Amino acid sequence: MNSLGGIRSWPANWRSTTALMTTTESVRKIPQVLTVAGSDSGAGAGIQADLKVCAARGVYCASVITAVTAQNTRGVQSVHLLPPEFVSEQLKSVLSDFDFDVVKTGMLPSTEIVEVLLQNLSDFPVRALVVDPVMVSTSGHVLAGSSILSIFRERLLPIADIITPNVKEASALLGGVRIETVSDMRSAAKLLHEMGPRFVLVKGGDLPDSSDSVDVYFDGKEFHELRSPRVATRNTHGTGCTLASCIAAELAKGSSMLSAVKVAKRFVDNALDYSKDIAIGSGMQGPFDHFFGLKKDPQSSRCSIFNPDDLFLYAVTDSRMNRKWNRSIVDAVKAAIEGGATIIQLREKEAETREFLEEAKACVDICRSHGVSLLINDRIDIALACNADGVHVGQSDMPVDLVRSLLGPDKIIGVSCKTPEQAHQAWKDGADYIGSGGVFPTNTKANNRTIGLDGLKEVCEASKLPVVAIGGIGISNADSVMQIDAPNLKGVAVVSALFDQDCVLTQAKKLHKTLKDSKREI
Ligand SMILES: Cc1ncc(COP(=O)(O)OP(=O)(O)O)c(N)n1
Ligand SMILES: Cc1ncsc1CCOP(=O)(O)O
Ligand SMILES: [Mg+2]
Repeated sequence: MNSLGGIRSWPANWRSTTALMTTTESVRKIPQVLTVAGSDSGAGAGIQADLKVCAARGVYCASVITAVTAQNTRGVQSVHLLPPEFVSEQLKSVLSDFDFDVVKTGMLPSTEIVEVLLQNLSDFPVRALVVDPVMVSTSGHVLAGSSILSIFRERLLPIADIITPNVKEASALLGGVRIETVSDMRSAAKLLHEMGPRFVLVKGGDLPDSSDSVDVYFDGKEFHELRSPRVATRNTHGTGCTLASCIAAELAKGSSMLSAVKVAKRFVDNALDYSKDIAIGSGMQGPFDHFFGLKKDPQSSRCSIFNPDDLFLYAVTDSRMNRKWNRSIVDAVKAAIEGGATIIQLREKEAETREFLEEAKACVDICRSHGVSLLINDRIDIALACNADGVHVGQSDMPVDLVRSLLGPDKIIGVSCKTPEQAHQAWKDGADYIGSGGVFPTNTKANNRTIGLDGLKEVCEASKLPVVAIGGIGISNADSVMQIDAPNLKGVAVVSALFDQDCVLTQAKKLHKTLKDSKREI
């Protein structure tokens, strides 16, 4: 297993051969997923959701249908199982023809259907298997009874690369154990891992009493709690299928498992947020729009791609430090991401344009494959040329409203602010977040006034935008920053604490842990 959590026979930087391969006849192949699941006539979940997710993520998806449901936003009216022999016919048909990177399973409603799936997977081995153990619909309809539990436990889970149960499904697979807290989810993930899957993701969306939606990921050694603010919407039908097929799509493109899971969680959060007000159907559980990424928010003409929680551990590179430690920007960025950086900024003050552009392009590729946004400091031209996710500018750089008009509505723009007035202006000009500091004295930026924790708090209180603190922050004082009691302070941005260090990976991991611990205390 590689340090990023690579799967089965995939090396750390495995990329789908089909994604990159060009034959002598210049035939372009694209990553391919096969979904084996049930049809949802309302098209919010099941096969229909899987097809939409893969299309939205740029991956081809074939479909083998196990059951047809009569279903709408009010619930499931009836279910018709396809004969196992016919499920097998479909499986043979596509598995013998296509070169699938990943198979994803959803509704497997009978033992016989699981049997034919297992037989076909043994006849036609695939690179990875994502198992979403669908048992009950969002509306409460049983889609696979308890009779399938033993074949799931004994034969399907052991060959899965990842399983993605919600708390009810995890409980059923574990014989009815109670799962009511995040700590229970961790214990459940561990027990499920003992059944054989390489990775386990227990989804906590149904957990009561939490303003965050928390999923627990376990790789056999380490736990990761993946948190995101709960989106208040009735349009949640199909979130489980969407998450699992997005994981499958990202794996097919060559992501490591943890990155695929993070991208998928963010995809679901963004889709929910974008679709929170749409009205399709008259029932309690509406579908959401998987193609939000192709559209603009009609009100602000902005696309909802920026997640303020990504400011949690903001890694800002520095060419001088990289030179000092004899590492390339690309290696520095990779290590920071592996250590837990949640957003990257390339701040290369002395780089030549041509060289910087090449390095920025390589960093864009790395960041995309890990689902981490990449911003460029000061240089709008470089950001445009490498198609970065956005830019960070200061008070003496290009004005934010002009940056917005050059970059368009979809890019992330951050702006440095030391005062409440600047924070107000940043919001008016269309920035997405504020970088505020220097909080503490620093040698990294010369002639930079220190505003202290009080100055930071003043900016946070005045700001309608999320804020990231910067300046002299490291493992020893990050906690004091996060404790200032400002809900819109989302994280810390650091340069020397990560990059003026012997091992970027170790420092990033330590700082990430410090931030996580301090968040728990708040
Ligand atoms: C996240 C973040 N916050 C603040 C800054 C500082 O930007 P600026 O004031 O433009 O100074 P330079 O970085 O350009 O020297 C930042 N880069 N990132
Ligand atoms: C770019 C910048 N803007 C305000 S302080 C600062 C430097 C932060 O560097 P460090 O994290 O090494 O103190
Ligand atoms: Mg600047």
